[in-house]
Amino acid sequence: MTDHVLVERPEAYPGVQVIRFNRPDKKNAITRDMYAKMTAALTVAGSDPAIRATAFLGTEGCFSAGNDMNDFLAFAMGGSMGGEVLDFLRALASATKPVVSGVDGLAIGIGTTIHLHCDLTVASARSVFKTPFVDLALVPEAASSLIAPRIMGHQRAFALLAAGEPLEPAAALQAGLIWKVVDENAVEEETLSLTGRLAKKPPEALRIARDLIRGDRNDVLARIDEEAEHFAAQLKSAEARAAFEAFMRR
Ligand SMILES: C/C=C/C(=O)SCCNC(=O)CCNC(=O)[C@H](O)C(C)(C)COP(=O)(O)OP(=O)(O)OC[C@H]1O[C@@H](n2cnc3c(N)ncnc32)[C@H](O)[C@@H]1OP(=O)(O)O
Repeated sequence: MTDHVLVERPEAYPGVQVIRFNRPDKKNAITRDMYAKMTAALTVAGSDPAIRATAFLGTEGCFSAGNDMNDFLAFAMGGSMGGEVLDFLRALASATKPVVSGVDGLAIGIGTTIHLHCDLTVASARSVFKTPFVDLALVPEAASSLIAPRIMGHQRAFALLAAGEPLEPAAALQAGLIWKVVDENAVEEETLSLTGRLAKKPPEALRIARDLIRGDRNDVLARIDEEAEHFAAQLKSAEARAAFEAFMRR
């Protein structure tokens, strides 16, 4: 496993597990190894009573540029995509403890859709949320095609997920994708203190409250699988391969 994802338990925030993207030279693009490490961390969080809440963070100016394009291209060329992405999405959607995220800067593809599974997201004013799925000849993932229209309505979900329109923080706030906009220097502190406050709450009451608010997850898990079938088929398409090659050549 690489250190492109760091899993930390900051002493100053008891009960908090931090999953931090740490591949800034590649805009925190997510590789199969990174997904696997995040899945492992979420699994530990589910079973370790010492972890009461998890926070996702990126690096300065970049949350994540989404899935690694080299992995997409390798799959398009006949390689194996592996189950790491799906395992991660299922683990995230099944998390039983609060998940918080802090965004400063770019949040592309899964770097945006991940927040649909977070309970609270803090973002800096210079953040931008964008999912260029269709431009890459791909389709929405992470059950975003189900959750986004529910929280923001058809038109905003379509603009984000199908038209690939960027969503600025103020619009993301209004759309219900994020909870709070803060100064870029305050993202980390705000995210950790928020997660730390959740970690101090009575865990069973918080679990029940969260379950009630999130509702039944079976439809979310089923939509993750349904999207994944289309996604895998599109990944093999000539139009997707052309889009990945264009990114590599740019
Ligand atoms: C299941 C999940 C699905 C999805 O997540 S779909 C979404 C997939 N992601 C994308 O389509 C984003 C692709 N990246 C970009 O469009 C751009 O990048 C950015 C807008 C994110 C940033 O642009 P700029 O600020 O000009 O930086 P730069 O020079 O393009 O990138 C710096 C280095 O980062 C690498 N990189 C950026 N994104 C990815 C990626 N997604 N996969 C692999 N590498 C990436 C580049 O290649 C380059 O690297 P080098 O310096 O060696 O040339």
